[in-house]
Amino acid sequence: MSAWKIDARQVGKAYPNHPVLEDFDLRIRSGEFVSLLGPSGCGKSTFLNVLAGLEGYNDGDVLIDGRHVEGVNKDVGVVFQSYALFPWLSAQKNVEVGLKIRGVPRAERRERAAEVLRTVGLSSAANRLPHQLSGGMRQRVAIARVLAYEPDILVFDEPFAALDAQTREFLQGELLRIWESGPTRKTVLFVTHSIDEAIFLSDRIAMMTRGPGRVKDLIEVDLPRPRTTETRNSTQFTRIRAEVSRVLEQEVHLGNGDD
Ligand SMILES: Nc1ncnc2c1ncn2[C@@H]1O[C@H](COP(=O)(O)OP(=O)(O)OP(=O)(O)O)[C@@H](O)[C@H]1O
Repeated sequence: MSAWKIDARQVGKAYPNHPVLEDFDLRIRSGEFVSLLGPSGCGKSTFLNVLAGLEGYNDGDVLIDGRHVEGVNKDVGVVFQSYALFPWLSAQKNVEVGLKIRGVPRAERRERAAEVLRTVGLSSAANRLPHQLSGGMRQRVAIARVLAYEPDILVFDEPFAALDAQTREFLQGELLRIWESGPTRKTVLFVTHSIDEAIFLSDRIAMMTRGPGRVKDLIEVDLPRPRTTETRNSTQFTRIRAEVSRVLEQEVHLGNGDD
């Protein structure tokens, strides 16, 4: 078996006359938290969709546990920016729906949904409809829904982008708490536009080139865990932010014709 949980080699993906990914290489260990950061349109979401089996690719290999990704994989759970909740179902039922699709019996569905809602701190809101929840609460329901079916890999596509700064920081902390609390840590790939978010959450940050996208740099985030408010104010954090900003700015300038 491959030593890597996720092993993407020389991945190429193109739409007609439009290369999106080229020679994209990324290897992620089991239980690692990796963020993908790069200029707008560089192909972050595309790679995430390829990994989740939602889109195909043209070149290279995308392996999970040494096996090629072929179609939607139940071991990969996806959380998008838009909450994608069913508006007519309660928080509890929205979580249960993913389990129902996977054939989990009713009693077990109820029990597991209640348990993950407790994990994300929403027990008291279990019977509310999505429109009765705040944006942050809705995103927690979306996370609970994915956690409920216990995928090995969690992929997030800018899940907190639509939230206000305070809620966003709060949920970053909550996400780490949940990730660190399970019996085995899930492998996470997290797409974001926010440098601070990537640093706060990750073990490593994969920095992409402007399109066609490939991984240009991998930056180690050697900040201790658990991460706290002090983490954000540490000199180490500031040092990593400077390094990430420098790499990102280079790409953006190149994209503006400064090369
Ligand atoms: N279905 C599609 N057909 C044609 N082109 C597409 C399609 N989906 C995405 N693209 C193009 O592929 C490129 C990469 O898109 P993608 O959404 O992966 O980038 P991104 O890095 O996630 O962008 P952002 O940071 O702005 O969310 C863009 O140029 C986009 O216009």
